[in-house]
Amino acid sequence: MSDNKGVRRVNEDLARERANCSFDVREITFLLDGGENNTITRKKIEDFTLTDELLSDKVPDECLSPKEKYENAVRKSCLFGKLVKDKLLEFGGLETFGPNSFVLRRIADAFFKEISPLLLHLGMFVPTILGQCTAEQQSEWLPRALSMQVIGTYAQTELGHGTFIRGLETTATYDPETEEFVLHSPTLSSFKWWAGGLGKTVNHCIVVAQLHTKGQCHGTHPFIVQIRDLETHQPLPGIKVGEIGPKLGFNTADNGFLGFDKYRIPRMNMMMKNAQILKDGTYVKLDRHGKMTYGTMVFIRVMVVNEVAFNLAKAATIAVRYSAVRRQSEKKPGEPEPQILDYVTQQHKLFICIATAHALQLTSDWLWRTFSGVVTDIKHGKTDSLPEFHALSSCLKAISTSDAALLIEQCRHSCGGHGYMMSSNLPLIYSFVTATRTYEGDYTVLLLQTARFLIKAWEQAEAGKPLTPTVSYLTKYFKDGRVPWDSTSEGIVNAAYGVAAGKISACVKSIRNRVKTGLSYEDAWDLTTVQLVAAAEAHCRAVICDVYRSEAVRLTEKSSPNVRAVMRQLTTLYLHYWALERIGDLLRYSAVSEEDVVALQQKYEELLALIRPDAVGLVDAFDIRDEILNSTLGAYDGRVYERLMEEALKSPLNAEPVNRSFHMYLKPLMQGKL
Ligand SMILES: CCCCCCCC/C=C\CCCCCCCCCCCC(=O)SCCNC(=O)CCNC(=O)[C@H](O)C(C)(C)COP(=O)(O)OP(=O)(O)OC[C@H]1O[C@@H](n2cnc3c(N)ncnc32)[C@H](O)[C@@H]1OP(=O)(O)O
Ligand SMILES: Cc1cc2nc3c(=O)[nH]c(=O)nc-3n(C[C@H](O)[C@H](O)[C@H](O)COP(=O)(O)OP(=O)(O)OC[C@H]3O[C@@H](n4cnc5c(N)ncnc54)[C@H](O)[C@@H]3O)c2cc1C
Repeated sequence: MSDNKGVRRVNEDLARERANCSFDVREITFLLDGGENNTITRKKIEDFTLTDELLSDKVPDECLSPKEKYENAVRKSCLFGKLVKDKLLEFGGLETFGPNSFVLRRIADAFFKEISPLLLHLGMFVPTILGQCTAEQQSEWLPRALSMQVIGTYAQTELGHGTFIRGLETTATYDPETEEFVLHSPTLSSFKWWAGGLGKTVNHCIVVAQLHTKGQCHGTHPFIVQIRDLETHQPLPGIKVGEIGPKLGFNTADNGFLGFDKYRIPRMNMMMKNAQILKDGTYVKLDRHGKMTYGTMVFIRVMVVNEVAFNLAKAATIAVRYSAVRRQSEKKPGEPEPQILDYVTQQHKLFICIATAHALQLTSDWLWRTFSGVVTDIKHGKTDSLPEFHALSSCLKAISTSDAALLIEQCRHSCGGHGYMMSSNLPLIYSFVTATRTYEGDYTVLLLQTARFLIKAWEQAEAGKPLTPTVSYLTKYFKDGRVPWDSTSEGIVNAAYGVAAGKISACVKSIRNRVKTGLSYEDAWDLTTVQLVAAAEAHCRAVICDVYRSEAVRLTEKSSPNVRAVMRQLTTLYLHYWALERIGDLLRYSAVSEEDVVALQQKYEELLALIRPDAVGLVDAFDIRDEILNSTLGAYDGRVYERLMEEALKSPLNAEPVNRSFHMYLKPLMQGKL
């Protein structure tokens, strides 16, 4: 596949797809990056970071032992860390961690096929210092953390409790005599478990523990704790720390366990922005809302929506490019084998992945802007927007991670056997994303948090009180009766809100009926939780449909007609896909008729055909470099079979023609001598 100048040519099918694309790919890239200037900056950063020859591994990571994998990940993390420190700060100092942090996150994928042991340091340790420390504490810890002298993680979850934070058992008891906290792990189940980087990498961590002072427990609070010697890296006396062992993914993250035996830390190591302990042990609560110490979790939930959107874009890029290169079977006897992308079922599997990647990215951008508003409010002492934002970020985190994981797995299915190869990168993308459904708040648990808010909002609507923006639709759909059906995009979004309102109303009725039978409110709630999760899902789906539709219209106002057309096709496809997926709900809560359902299906299939010629252009527009995709199936040039063979030949088993196990076991077995 090289021409006579040694330049590798692009696979002919992919080249033809690109030539036939109806729009200028760069235009959509600019939209997704938030403007041409952002694309230029991103590309500049990518250009000077991704040329490093240290990026390429002679032996694929997945062929290394767990220890070698970890060591390689530390090596690359240090290179990456140095790069960030030395070069990227030139792009705007600390700002690099603001506007360009998504770029940092993107290029990190070229360094780590799995995950960096330092992810939690930059992803949670630093943000928690920013969010939970006083200005004085920040000036002490932040420079040391950003210069990587102090390397940290976030240790909240314990063996016995992850979800129920109030049930954590680690204690931090204040001793006014020495002005220290005594950290202790009273039981096996109180051992910290899971924190990324804790096993072998970090020297500090944020520990969430029950604060005791003057004989009283004041609930969970965060503390900065040094756990290893800065010179020798040995665990300090009173610290028991180690790695938790192999997992489905995250295998280079050295997730760890940690226990304390009456371990002492200075008073000022309590993160004191939201609560303080005075020298004499007096507890001073500064958090009027009560849940401000959960702030880092809320921040990460916001970040995760973007994280999974990007990972879904990677999987879709791999699967769509591969589907344009791969030919299989025949549609009519004797005809040449078609590209598998020409099978309508393949389009059904894949185009929803492209549309969902757009939907989640636009929703994530919107969520980020909303979050920035909430942060500004909090800075001015206003916390009224927190309950709504907690409900919103909880459900968006739950639904985006769940949708992305399912669709990434669908991308793997769509690549047949080769999708199962580690070198396709689809298994690693999946194992990374499926964890997001659990960490930072389990799917069901977070949807139930949203449901709590929705039920309260319903009660407020009943009482004629004003509602906050994301639930204001409840006023409109408050009266019983089916939502009128209208098959336009706006009509489908309205129907989605109607379904959510109908489900919330049904939950309220169920709970009330159960209470009438003599059950406590808690028991009635518990018995209704299956419906409550479904109601929160419906609410979240309506929000995503609404935001995606309106943001896509807004963003493409000045676009060329062809870009506007294809973006419109994708949003319409997304809305039709979900209308058809939830057709039972629409039949129950809206006035949709059987003929309307037939029309929805027909329109959906027409959209698949319309999008087909632009599919490769659409994934090219994600503009994800080969170094970041890390995939034999998804590279820009489409040299799928060559890359699969090149990677197979790197397997250590191929380094010698005969493996010693032949002489040790097979031969004796064959000769009856075993
Ligand atoms: C070197 C190279 C690296 C390269 C990187 C480059 C750049 C990096 C930058 C960014 C990358 C980001 C990517 C991120 C990846 C990070 C990986 C993370 C790994 C995972 C980490 C973790 O998992 S940490 C542990 C997380 N744990 C959880 O999430 C636990 C979940 N549980 C809870 O949140 C809570 O327990 C609960 C909400 C479920 C219940 O809490 P609680 O019992 O206290 O409350 P109640 O149910 O009684 O409710 C009372 C009341 O409070 C309200 N409320 C609850 N939570 C909040 C909140 N957070 N905010 C506001 N309000 C809240 C609740 O609604 C109730 O209100 P009512 O009015 O009473 O109804
Ligand atoms: C890859 C990975 C990395 C992680 N990294 C970190 C880290 O760096 N730091 C850290 O502190 N933690 C970390 N965690 C831990 C993570 O935050 C928790 O695992 C997560 O919050 C879920 O809690 P749990 O494990 O206690 O699950 P559980 O709460 O035990 O959940 C088990 C099941 O019970 C259900 N359930 C629980 N409570 C309820 C309820 N009230 N109502 C209905 N159903 C319920 C859940 O839905 C789930 O089906 C990590 C986890 C993973 C997988």
